[in-house]
Amino acid sequence: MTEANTPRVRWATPGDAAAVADRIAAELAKPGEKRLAMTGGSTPLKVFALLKDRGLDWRGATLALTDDRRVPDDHPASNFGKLFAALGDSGAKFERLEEGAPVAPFDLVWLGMGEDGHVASLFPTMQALVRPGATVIATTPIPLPPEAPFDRLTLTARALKATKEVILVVTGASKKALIEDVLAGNADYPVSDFLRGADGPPVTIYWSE
Ligand SMILES: O=C1O[C@H](COP(=O)(O)O)[C@@H](O)[C@H](O)[C@H]1O
Repeated sequence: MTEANTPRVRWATPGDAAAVADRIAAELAKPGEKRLAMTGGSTPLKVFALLKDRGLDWRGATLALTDDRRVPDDHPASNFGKLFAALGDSGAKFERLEEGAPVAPFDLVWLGMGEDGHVASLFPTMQALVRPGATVIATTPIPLPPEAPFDRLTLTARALKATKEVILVVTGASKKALIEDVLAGNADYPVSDFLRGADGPPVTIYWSE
């Protein structure tokens, strides 16, 4: 596996769903209130199921989403719907995405990544829309991804980087290759913003097949 090119980026070993659940459980075990940004998409579903089964104490946690599709909560593409279905009765507090709302710093930001290198709903064609402030913005991916052709709400890169740590959770050979290309400086995608350079929160990459 290619080594990360900055000391603040590392690959977790193992990087499977159980390891991600362990990382979230460790965060919940810390004393006091904590704010977690949770990824959407399909990759987190296995982790959500593991977390639900573990019977953890979520009462000190506020859960926000990194981004969502602008669909009703009961729509199959709703990131909030999936998160709430898994953890709605866990005792966690939920913070809804609201366009223009300021975003307070996080203790942990859990990012996924699309096959096109997008993170949250910051897509390759939308670099100009990555606003400098830590807020929630409305976006429309161009072109619309066929698997999820929806308008979006997303935290800005600034909001996502205002955290003690980022975990980037991906599956599959092509996403791993894309990340390795970014780390080697051979490619540029929205995820690059989180992986390159010495500045920014520490990033742990969880990869599994
Ligand atoms: O649209 C989205 O896609 C990415 C990646 O999703 P996945 O299905 O490939 O896991 C996700 O990180 C983002 O939150 C979501 O809204």
